[in-house]
Amino acid sequence: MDFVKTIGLVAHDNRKQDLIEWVRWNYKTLIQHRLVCTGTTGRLVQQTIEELMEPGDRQAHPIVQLKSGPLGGDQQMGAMIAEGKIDILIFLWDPMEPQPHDVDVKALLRIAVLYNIPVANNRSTADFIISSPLFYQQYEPVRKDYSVYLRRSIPGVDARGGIS
Ligand SMILES: O=C(CO)COP(=O)(O)O
Repeated sequence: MDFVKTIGLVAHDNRKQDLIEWVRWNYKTLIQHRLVCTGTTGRLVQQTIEELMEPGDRQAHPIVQLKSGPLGGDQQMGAMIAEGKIDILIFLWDPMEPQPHDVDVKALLRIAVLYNIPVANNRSTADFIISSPLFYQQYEPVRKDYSVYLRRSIPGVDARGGIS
């Protein structure tokens, strides 16, 4: 990942206040990076940044707003991670309430681990990530080699990939 990071921001309704406070606290840093958010989170993050903008501040990149989480936004975020388009994920999910799209939440968390991107699920981890020296330099997460998995034998499929 480059000096300018692409940061995914997502929060469930009971955690949106937490995320917005974190954005307020870190807004001078965040406006220098690319932000990709699920729908409602993105709208609130955009409003917060607009409120805080002072003369001379410049938002380097427009915020990308995906669909709302339950309407496919978590899946869009996961797809972007799989495509290498998200460097860091801040996802404040609600540990106290089930969500209608719990399977999508689980899929997003899984794909973030699979691609070994830094993930924060609470504010203190988000604080650690944004204050890490690694945040301010180029960094390439080590990706596991899945070639053995891709070459696995499948019943009914021959070694050259033909269906027998
Ligand atoms: O549901 C979410 C994450 O699972 C967040 O979606 P919104 O940002 O659209 O509220």
